[in-house]
Amino acid sequence: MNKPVSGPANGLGLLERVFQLNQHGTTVRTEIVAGFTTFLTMVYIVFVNPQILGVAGMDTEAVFVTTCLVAAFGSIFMGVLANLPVALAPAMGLNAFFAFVVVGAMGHPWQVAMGAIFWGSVGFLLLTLFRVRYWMISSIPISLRVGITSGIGLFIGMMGLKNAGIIVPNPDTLVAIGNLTSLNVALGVLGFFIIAVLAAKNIHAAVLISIIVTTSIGLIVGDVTYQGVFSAPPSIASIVGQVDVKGALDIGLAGIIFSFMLINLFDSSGTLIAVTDKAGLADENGKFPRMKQALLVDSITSTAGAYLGTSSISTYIESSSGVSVGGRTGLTAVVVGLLFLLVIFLSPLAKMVQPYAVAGALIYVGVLMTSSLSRVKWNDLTEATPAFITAVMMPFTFSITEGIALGFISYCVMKAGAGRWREISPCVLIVALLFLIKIVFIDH
Ligand SMILES: Nc1ncnc2[nH]cnc12
Repeated sequence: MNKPVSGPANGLGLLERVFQLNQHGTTVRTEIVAGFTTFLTMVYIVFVNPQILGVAGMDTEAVFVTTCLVAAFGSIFMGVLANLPVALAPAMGLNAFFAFVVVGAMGHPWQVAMGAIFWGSVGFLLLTLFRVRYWMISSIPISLRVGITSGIGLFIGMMGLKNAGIIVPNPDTLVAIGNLTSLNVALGVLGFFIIAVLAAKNIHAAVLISIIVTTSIGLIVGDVTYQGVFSAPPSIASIVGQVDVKGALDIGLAGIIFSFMLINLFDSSGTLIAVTDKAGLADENGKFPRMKQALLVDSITSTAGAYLGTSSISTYIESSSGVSVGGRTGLTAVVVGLLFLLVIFLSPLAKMVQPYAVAGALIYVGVLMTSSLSRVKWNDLTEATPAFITAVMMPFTFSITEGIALGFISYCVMKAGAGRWREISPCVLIVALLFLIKIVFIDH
């Protein structure tokens, strides 16, 4: 009979059984290094998210804690249930949509806007449970999918430019260039270029380094007050369970709920396919092992996140940095999750981060998301026109929902007008008609 293995070897045996490290050609050490790498690439979100949700009137200290908690919970859940090296956290783009548009521009209380996220996440969960999610993704054309991602990128970029004061309102021209020599603007510009240059040199912690540098300069010039490093986690009572589920069940919010659902669907699915592909786990159709579990983790975490008081959760494209250093299993995601739990004790650091330090990250995420426009068939106007309209109408109307609506409608107009109506899938036609009804009968 085999002798039981003792001490640490037993622990290694457990890790091997849960994550099948050998079968994936990886080791505990490689997975830990990969976990640290992904964590360093995405930890900026704990500093950026409170700033963005703070604009919606939420308690930034509480948002800091819930951001850490959902990132930890989602990543560990993904690692254990789906055994994939993919981490989760509140999505950039959806957080900006929530704070700047639904609360800021449309004037809904943040609790109601959180209710819209809740219903969007429930819809996302139902699409996953009833297996409609894969069908929807495959029936929506690439021009619209890419148009949505790029439009959100342009929208986030515009928020970054505005928050840093790089662009300012102008009554004659709508927008104009700001005062580039003021300290805040200069720090915003510096922050962006630190990220872009470091990322171009493949330095994973580029965003974190930029936030540290700009905040340190703020401290030196007396613009930021030192708050300490460690503290007990602040209370989250002011935001947990505050979601107004009933208040969001309003026909006027239907387009917003649908937008949250659709964006979350594309965002998470696109990221999962990209990261598993990079890890060599996906086939040529983008299918990867334990896809159902991964999609479930993703949608359950989003729903739980709304209850906890944070904007929609998504799988993070930054997970590909851990994959690039060898992460292949869920152990990588578990390491990321455990590190997010430790960050909860660093809340004083988050308090020192200024909007100009965050602006660079916003503009940089804009660059990354907008780059997907290269996948549009620009020489086919029935594809290029809806992609362009979807993308540019988001910043120009200050509404991600209008961008999606006008994109779907213009796709049908272009295909039908060019006599290629057979290319319009039932899914696109239904969504376009629903948006048309919304524009004609609900909005006015
Ligand atoms: N919306 C998003 N989707 C994928 N990865 C992200 N990283 C930050 N925001 C993201």
